[in-house]
Amino acid sequence: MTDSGPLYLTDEFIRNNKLLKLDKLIPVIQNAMASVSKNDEVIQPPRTIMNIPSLNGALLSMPAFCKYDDALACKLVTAYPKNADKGLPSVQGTVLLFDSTTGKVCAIMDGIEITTWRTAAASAVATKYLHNGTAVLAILGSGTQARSHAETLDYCFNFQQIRIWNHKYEGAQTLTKELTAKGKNAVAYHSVEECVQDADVIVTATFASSPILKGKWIKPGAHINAVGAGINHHSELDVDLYKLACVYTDTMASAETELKGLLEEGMTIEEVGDIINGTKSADRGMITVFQSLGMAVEDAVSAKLIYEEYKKIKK
Ligand SMILES: NC(=O)C1=CN([C@@H]2O[C@H](COP(=O)(O)OP(=O)(O)OC[C@H]3O[C@@H](n4cnc5c(N)ncnc54)[C@H](O)[C@@H]3O)[C@@H](O)[C@H]2O)C=CC1
Ligand SMILES: O=C(O)C1=NCCCC1
Repeated sequence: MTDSGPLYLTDEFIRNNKLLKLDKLIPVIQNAMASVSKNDEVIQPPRTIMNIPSLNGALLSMPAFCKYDDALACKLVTAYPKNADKGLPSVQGTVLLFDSTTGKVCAIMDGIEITTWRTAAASAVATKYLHNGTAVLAILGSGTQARSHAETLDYCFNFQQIRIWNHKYEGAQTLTKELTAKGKNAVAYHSVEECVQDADVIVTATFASSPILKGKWIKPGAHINAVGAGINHHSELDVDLYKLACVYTDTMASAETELKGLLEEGMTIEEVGDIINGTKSADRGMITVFQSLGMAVEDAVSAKLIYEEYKKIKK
């Protein structure tokens, strides 16, 4: 008996064949976020984060099983912030998708497309459930996540203006030009304070290891998707901003360790899933922060979606 081994799908193949389209991905991610806040739906142990200080990098191991979607997967992902200087992606990975009944690997997938789009989709879901006004979007950062957030949030909310700030202004200019070429009203900013002034929705997607966004610059009722992970997962916003805001995350199980610093400050953090499920209600008049950590179940359901879409085009 011969076994041709698992299917291998590259990022390029996933992208070129549009196997991860937003109209299908966003509902899948919304279900995953909701399921995390219900019992028995998802097995997702806190991920292992192996920091390698001498290399200024990290390797994360992220396994998950999602019962309702029958998705069993594990992502191995690295974060090397200095890769940008070498023209390489800072965040790279591989996702193994298993047959849940036998444990056999059915597909190996590059993890950049999955990580790029499932993270932006999670921010879009959080924005939908925590916020109302969507006229001005301000994005801090101009890398992979900044791009996917600009596209995904604009797809969902059709902003009147998209503002971009980056610590290197050329980066902000490049992304602004790309968005303008797609017909968006996009503007590059030199100053974070001016970029976020009166913005309805703000995204932080940088490797900043000390705060770049201050509470006093933000209008009441604004919503922030804090995506970046510098030294830890709450480096980009100043502590006063967290104190001003209602703070939400994707999974409290990971927050216990990854947001320990905030919890030790006495902050209350809630799961977005509880808002989606209607077991808690959001205070939309307040500044809201979605502190995105990134969940293995998001990778698992995204990989399953890609696999199902792949089977359709191969029929
Ligand atoms: N929450 C989640 O699920 C995920 C979070 N991330 C995090 O999102 C962030 C962005 O990731 P990518 O867009 O893939 O990386 P990237 O390398 O493509 O973009 C990084 C951005 O940060 C800027 N930057 C670098 N050093 C900085 C500093 N010291 N101060 C201010 N800005 C700085 C760069 O100019 C660039 O605009 C990272 O922190 C990454 O770890 C990435 C994937 C998933
Ligand atoms: O969830 C993920 O995937 C990541 N989270 C933080 C940094 C790198 C990738």
